[in-house]
Amino acid sequence: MTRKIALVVNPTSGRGLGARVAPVVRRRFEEAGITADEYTTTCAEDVGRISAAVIASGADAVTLIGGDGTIHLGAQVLAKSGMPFGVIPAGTGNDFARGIGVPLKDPVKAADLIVAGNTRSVDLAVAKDEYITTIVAGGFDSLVNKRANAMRWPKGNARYTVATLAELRTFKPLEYVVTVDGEVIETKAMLVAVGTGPTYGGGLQICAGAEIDDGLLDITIIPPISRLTLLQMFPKLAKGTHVTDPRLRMLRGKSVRIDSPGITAYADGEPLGPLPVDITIAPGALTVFA
Ligand SMILES: Nc1ncnc2c1ncn2[C@@H]1O[C@H](COP(=O)(O)OP(=O)(O)OP(=O)(O)O)[C@@H](O)[C@H]1O
Repeated sequence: MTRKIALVVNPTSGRGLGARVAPVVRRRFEEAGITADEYTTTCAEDVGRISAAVIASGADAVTLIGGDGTIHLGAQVLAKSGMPFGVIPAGTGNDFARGIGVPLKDPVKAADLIVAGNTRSVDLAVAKDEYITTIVAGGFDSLVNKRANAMRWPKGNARYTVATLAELRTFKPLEYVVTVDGEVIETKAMLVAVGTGPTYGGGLQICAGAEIDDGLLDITIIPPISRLTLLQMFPKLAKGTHVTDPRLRMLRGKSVRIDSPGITAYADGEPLGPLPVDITIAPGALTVFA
């Protein structure tokens, strides 16, 4: 029987990459004998609305073309639906796609994973009644995220570098209360990040070693360090070599509360809300082609 896969395209992802990639993916599906119904979103709300309609339509699977923001919106509806879900990376960060091993720069290879049809279940974090597909940031990193989101220039990941340098000028370590499975940690820190996968910000391995299907949240606490040391840590984050720094605290657990006065948490690159935030895990909540 012919497979039917709905293609949900955010044409604005990656400054128009979503729109450019869609015909390539559609062609690849059609070559493989798959019926591909294409839906182009016109606003953020469309992603969930169309995904819900696809589930109700009896399609075999859905494929989202977009970045982490698009995946976040789709996951709210697709989680626990059992509908297999393919990702074609078209954003600037693409950390969810990176975490499940989807090729980031080759949409045909990414489509081939969906054509091959092998699926796996991956965990999602849950916070403030939302599913989170990558990482909750609460601290220096959320301030950088806020600043970067407000900037129009430069493009791509360079925005995060500029925002990091700007934020570093005035940043001071924050007072935290972090609770992991009931154990209370009171500490000063630069940031506390919690997630299911290893990366955010386009490949920064803040939770290096996190496994997306182990049923656990990974927690990283970066203690007070000098501005220079924090700056020096960034290239190491990209490679994951920062984990050798003994000052870092890396923990695992099933439930986490992060609290620090005056800080807004960011999740999947978008504001989640003010701390405190309680984070739990939904094991195997998403079925993905990978
Ligand atoms: N037509 C649209 N359809 C869907 N979302 C849209 C649309 N226009 C704007 N958006 C907004 O675009 C946001 C960004 O999309 P997305 O995250 O996929 O791309 P990106 O920001 O380029 O990539 P990344 O998050 O990986 O850096 C979404 O969270 C959504 O709020």
